[in-house]
Amino acid sequence: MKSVTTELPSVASTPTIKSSDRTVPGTKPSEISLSIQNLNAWYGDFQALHGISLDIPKNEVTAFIGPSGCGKSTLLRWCNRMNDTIVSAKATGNLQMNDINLLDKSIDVVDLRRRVGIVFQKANPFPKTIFENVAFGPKLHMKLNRSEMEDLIEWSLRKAALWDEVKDRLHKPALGLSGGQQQRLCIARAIAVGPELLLMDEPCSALDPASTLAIEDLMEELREQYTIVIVTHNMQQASRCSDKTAFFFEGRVIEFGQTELVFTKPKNQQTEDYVRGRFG
Ligand SMILES: Nc1ncnc2c1ncn2[C@@H]1O[C@H](COP(=O)(O)OP(=O)(O)OP(=O)(O)O)[C@@H](O)[C@H]1O
Repeated sequence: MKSVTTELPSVASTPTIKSSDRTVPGTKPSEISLSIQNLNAWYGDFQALHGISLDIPKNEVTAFIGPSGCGKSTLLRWCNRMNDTIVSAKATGNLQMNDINLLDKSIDVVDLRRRVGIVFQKANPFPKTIFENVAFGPKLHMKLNRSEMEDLIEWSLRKAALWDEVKDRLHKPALGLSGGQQQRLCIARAIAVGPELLLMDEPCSALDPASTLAIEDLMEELREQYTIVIVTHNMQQASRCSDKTAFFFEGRVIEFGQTELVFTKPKNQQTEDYVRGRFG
C-alpha cells in the first residue's frame, strides 16, 4: 500500500468539518441510521480518531475513503464493538443507532452484532458447510423450524447472488468455495440475521474484477433494505457505488458529502488531491 507523501500539510493545519456539517444537507433526522458525535478513539496513548461527527443516512451506501492508517477501520470496528477484544483500545463520544449508544458498556454485544453486521477484507467463512455458515446467526438469534430455516438460507444466498452457484452443494464445506464466492457467503451470513447496518471493510480488495462487480451489484440491491458503510481504497468503486462519501485523514473527517460532489467539486484541497490520486 502506498504511503502519504511528506510534503502534504499536516492535518493540524487542515480545517476538519464543522459539527454542523456532519449531516449532508437534505437528510432528515428520521432518515439517519447512525449518528456519530464527537467520537475519539485511542490505542493506548495513540489517538486514532479525533472528534468524528457524521450522520450516516438510512438505506444508502456511505463510502469511507482516505489513506492507509487514517482510522477508517477503527471507526467501523467501534460500530460493532470489535475493539472490545483489544485491551489498549478505548473510545469516548456517542455512536447512536436508534435507541442505543453503541459505546455503552452495558449493551448486549451479541445482540448488537445481529443489528450491525460486518464483512471484512478477507473472507472468513467458518470451517463448516455452506448451509451451516449462513444458519449460524439465525440459530443463535431466531427460533425457526427446519423449513423456515431453509427458506431463510435460500433468501440470504439469493440476496448475496450466490444461490445459483451453491444450491446443489449446500452441505459441502464453505472453504471449498472460491475467494469471491466465500466473500459473498460472508455477506449472506451477515444479512441472514437482518442487520440494520452492514459494514464492509474493503470487501473487494482480494477479489477479481468479475467478483468485484458482483459485490457492487449486490450493494446496489441491498441498500433498498439495509444501510451500508463501505471502506474502500478504490476511488472508482467509491464513486460508482456510494451515495455519500466521507474523506478521512490522520484520524479526522476532512470532508463529507454527496459522493458526486466530493469527487467532482470537493470543497477541500486535500480531498481533491486524494481523489485525484495525488497521494495515498
Ligand atoms: N490494534 C491496534 N493497536 C495499536 N494501533 C492500532 C491498532 N489498530 C490500528 N492501529 C493504528 O490506528 C491507526 C488507524 O488504523 P486503521 O486500521 O483504523 O486505519 P485504516 O484507515 O483503516 O487503514 P487501512 O486503509 O490501511 O486499512 C493506524 O495508525 C494504526 O496503526
